[in-house]
Amino acid sequence: MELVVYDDYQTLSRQTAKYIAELVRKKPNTVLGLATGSTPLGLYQELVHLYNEKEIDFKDVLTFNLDEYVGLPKEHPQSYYYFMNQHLFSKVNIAKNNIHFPRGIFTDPKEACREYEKQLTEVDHIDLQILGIGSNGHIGFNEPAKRMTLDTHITDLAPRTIQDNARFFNDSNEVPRQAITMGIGSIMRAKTILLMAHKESKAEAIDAIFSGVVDPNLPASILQLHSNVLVLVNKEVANRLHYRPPTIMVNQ
Ligand SMILES: N[C@@H]1[C@@H](O)[C@H](O)[C@@H](COP(=O)(O)O)O[C@@H]1O
Repeated sequence: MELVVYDDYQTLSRQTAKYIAELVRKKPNTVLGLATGSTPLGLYQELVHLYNEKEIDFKDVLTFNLDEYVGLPKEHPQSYYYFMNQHLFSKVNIAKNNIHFPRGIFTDPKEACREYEKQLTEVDHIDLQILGIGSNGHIGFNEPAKRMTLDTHITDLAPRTIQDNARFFNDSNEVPRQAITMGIGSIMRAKTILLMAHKESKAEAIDAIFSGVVDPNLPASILQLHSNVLVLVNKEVANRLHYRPPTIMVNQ
């Protein structure tokens, strides 16, 4: 596991987009695991830019998103599907059938989880998983808990997550209390994982990834057991880390 330190957020986003474009050039039917939140916004902008420059073709790319709020339909402006459509899917030539998303609206929660899990197992593995990180160490919506859950599941959002995500809603009472999320198993089966963070508030959670301790109370700490993880940060985050893992510095 390595830490990659970029001069700034824009460089981080741009280089990551170039990395993805290169991957898709080599394997047009790349399976991408995608994240939402403010962290990957720059990456999606850069991918759209590369698409407009004909540097990446999404025609055969498959995508699996990490998570969705329970109770929000695709058309809801705060749903993760809406976010992805707004920032990436509607702006590139990705085929609708190649987009995979856990359902936020369902009558049978078990069935909704089974359905997504089945879609995930139909592809061999995710080639490249993009991750952000919650300030409490969550990945996707795998929240701190007594034990980690491997499969797609419904989760109660942690109070800190509700508080962190309240900024996207008019009021914290509007933040859904539950989400459906890809489990730790699918994330860990990804061939390569890129975890991105550019806010100083994430430094504590990032430290947990390099601590040598795997703790279900800090779900991202499981990434230490994966053989191909790059943690991509800007200088501000890097300067706040206590652990000094193998580090690559990338200048503009
Ligand atoms: N479920 C998502 C995560 O996948 C994301 O990584 C995290 C960080 O969000 P942000 O990038 O806005 O800090 O927020 C949400 O809770």
